[in-house]
Amino acid sequence: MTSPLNWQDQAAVLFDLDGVITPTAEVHMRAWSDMFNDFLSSWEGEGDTAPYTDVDYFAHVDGKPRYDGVRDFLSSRGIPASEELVRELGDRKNDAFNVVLARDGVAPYPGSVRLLDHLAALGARLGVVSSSANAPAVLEAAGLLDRFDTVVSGSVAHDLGLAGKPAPDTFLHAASELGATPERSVVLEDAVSGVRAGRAGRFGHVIGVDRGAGEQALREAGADVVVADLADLLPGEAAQQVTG
Ligand SMILES: O=P(O)(O)OC[C@H]1O[C@@H](O)[C@H](O)[C@@H](O)[C@@H]1O
Repeated sequence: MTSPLNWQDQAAVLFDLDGVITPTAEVHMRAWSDMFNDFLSSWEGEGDTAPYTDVDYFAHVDGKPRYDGVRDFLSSRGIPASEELVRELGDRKNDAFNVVLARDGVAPYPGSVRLLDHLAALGARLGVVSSSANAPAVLEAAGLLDRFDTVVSGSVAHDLGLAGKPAPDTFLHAASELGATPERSVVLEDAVSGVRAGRAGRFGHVIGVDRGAGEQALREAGADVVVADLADLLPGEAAQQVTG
């Protein structure tokens, strides 16, 4: 069945950040890869120390809060995930991420800015829901912080005690802050964990953005439709139709 996604009918539009609005998922991926491979090459304890690859990222780390990603990856290798080790590795990766952010800045995806412009013209209520504690800094660097009515970052979730993705809690909190029901809100996500969160929260539309996780994986996680770029969701564009 196919039905048009009518942006006017949506009470709130909730965007993941890294990989949806800005190409910073790639910066996260690189920082994780450098840190984990450095760690694995010197680890002498129990567990599988084969090199960390992007397959590990998409399966265990993508879209999750920082320390959850470390914990889930270490567990997948049978490496004892003590809280001390989890913190140490997560902090090392965060330092590497911030060096790149300060050095290179952030240019948002042009197609994402086009969709934000369109939604602003409609007066839509917009939110960012990111597992990253760096979300406000990334939005600021991209010049987009003032485009959103709410930003639920990893730090906000931590302070409020909200469970991270794939739990739906952060998306539900953002919707309620915008006075919107999940049924009349849209979630846009590039990570399997984020799509699962949108589906678990019973959001009206869960849109997958394929930046590497793969269309099939995003659909299996519960995406109604998968696009390659947010400009595909503009009126008149080919992929405007949302399959449900
Ligand atoms: O920047 P932080 O707080 O370490 O958050 C990390 C996570 O932030 C998410 O937004 C990314 O999708 C993840 O892949 C990343 O690992």
